[in-house]
Amino acid sequence: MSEKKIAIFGGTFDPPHLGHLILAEQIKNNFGLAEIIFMPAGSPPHKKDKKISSAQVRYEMLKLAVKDNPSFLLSDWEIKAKGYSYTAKTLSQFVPQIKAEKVFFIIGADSLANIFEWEKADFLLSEGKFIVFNRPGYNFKEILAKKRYQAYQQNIFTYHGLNIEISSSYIRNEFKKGNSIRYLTLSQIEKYIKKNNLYR
Ligand SMILES: Nc1ncnc2c1ncn2[C@@H]1O[C@H](COP(=O)(O)OP(=O)(O)OP(=O)(O)O)[C@@H](O)[C@H]1O
Ligand SMILES: O=C(O)c1ccc[n+]([C@@H]2O[C@H](COP(=O)([O-])O)[C@@H](O)[C@H]2O)c1
Repeated sequence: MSEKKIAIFGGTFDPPHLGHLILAEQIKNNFGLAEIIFMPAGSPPHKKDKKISSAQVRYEMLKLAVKDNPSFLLSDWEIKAKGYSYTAKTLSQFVPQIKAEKVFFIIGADSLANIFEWEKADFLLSEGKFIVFNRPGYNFKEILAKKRYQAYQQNIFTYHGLNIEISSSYIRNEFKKGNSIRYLTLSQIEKYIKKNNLYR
C-alpha cells in the first residue's frame, strides 16, 4: 500500500482567491497528496497591526472555496486554539493527530522568504516539511542560497507552477475602489463579500 501524504495549507485567506485554489490543486497533483487541509489562522501572528476580517468570516469564505473539491478539507483548529496562530504550535499539537504517513505545510515563496521571522523557525524547519509554491517577485534559488536555509534543504520542497499574480490585498483594494473582483475569486465568495459589506 502506498503511503498517505497530506498537506496543511495555512493562511489568513482574507479573502480566499483563485491563486490559493490553483496552487493547492497543482501541488496536490504533483506531490500525489490525498488531501489538503485548509487552515485559516485564527489570529495571524504577522498581521497583529493590520485590520483583518474576523476569523468566522474568513472561515465561512473558505468553506465556500473548498466545498466543490472532495480533496480540499477545512479545519477550524487554529481558529479554536487560544492565542496567536503559530505554525510551530500547529506542528506540535495538530499534526500528531493526523492519520497520514507524511504531512506537509504548503506556503508561498513570500512566506519562505520570511520564515526565519516565524516563532521557533528552526524547530519548524527541522521537524516540519514544507512545500513551497513560486510567487512573482520571489526567487527560490536566491532564497535557498542564503546560509540560514542550508541546514534545512531536505525539508523544503519547492514547486514551480504557474506564476499567479493574484493576492488577497489586491482583491480588497480593488473592491474598496468600487472595481469588479470578478474572476479573481469564486463567484460565491464575491457574493459573500458584497452581502456582508466587507472591505469597504
Ligand atoms: N498568488 C500566490 N502565489 C503563491 N503563493 C500564494 C499566492 N497567494 C497566496 N499565497 C500563499 O498562500 C498562503 C496564504 O496567503 P494569504 O491568505 O495571506 O494570501 P495573500 O494573497 O498573500 O494575502 P495578502 O495579499 O493579504 O497578504 C501564504 O503562504 C502565501 O504565500
Ligand atoms: O508561526 C509563525 O510565527 C507564523 C508567522 C507568519 C505566518 N505564519 C503562518 O503562515 C501562513 C501564511 O500566513 P499569511 O500571513 O501569509 O496568511 C499562516 O498559516 C500563518 O499562520 C506563521
